[in-house]
Amino acid sequence: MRASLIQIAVNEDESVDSRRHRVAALVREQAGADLVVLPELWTTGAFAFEEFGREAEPLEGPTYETMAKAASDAGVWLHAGSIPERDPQGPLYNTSLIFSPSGELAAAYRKIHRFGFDKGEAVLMGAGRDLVTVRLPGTTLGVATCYDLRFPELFRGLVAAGAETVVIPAGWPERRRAHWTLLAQARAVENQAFVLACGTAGTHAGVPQAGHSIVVDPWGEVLAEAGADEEILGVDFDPAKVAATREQFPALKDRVLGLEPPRNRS
Ligand SMILES: NC(=O)CCC(=O)C(=O)O
Repeated sequence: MRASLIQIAVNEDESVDSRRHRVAALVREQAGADLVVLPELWTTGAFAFEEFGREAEPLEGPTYETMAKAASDAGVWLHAGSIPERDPQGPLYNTSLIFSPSGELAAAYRKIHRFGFDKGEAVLMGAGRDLVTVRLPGTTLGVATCYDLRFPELFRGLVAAGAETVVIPAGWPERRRAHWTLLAQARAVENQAFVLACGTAGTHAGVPQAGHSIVVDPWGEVLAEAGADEEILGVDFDPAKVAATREQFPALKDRVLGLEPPRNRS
């Protein structure tokens, strides 16, 4: 299977509309890949909190339209990263869009863990509640977004739902790049799954982005890693390696669920 991770530079000197069209052209250039992945909130930047409300779109808004067409023009599965989604009945959500090669929406995922503690995304956006998997020929994708990477139980839920390849669009800052790489490898090893993690480059809202999109195999080996700048990271991987790894080293079968809480003896 061939994947292209498009590590977009999100800088303030480019308008959202021109970035949208530039990225669509990059997606079209990936014809021949099976799967193309874009980062989190690449229209605004994940830290451009003031832009969320201004640039929020309905689910089937301009990014949806442009990316659906780009996916069908290229004939690829497209994880189009996430958009600030305006739900007419509710709050904003950080919503990922996944399109089939015919340009149909295969799934939408509203980010479950919002970043920022008591500010930014955590207060400006609502939290998703639903795990999302998508069946592709050859592998089942599990979907997570950026800060979700820090919550292993979400990934265990995806594995229980059949995920073999986890796709993680992100807008991860340079300041915590070491966590990004470490956590991507940890999620791959503990879940014996491929991890395709696509970040942004550039600087927006004064936050330099880490870049360093990364693809890790189910044994924890890094198959490909980008640098800090805008880059298209191409990788070939064999989805059959997930079943082989899980069979040869069946640690997932030894999970013990529903443990008792500690009992105080005092
Ligand atoms: N956009 C994000 O979710 C940022 C996450 C982050 O910076 C971190 O977990 O560290």
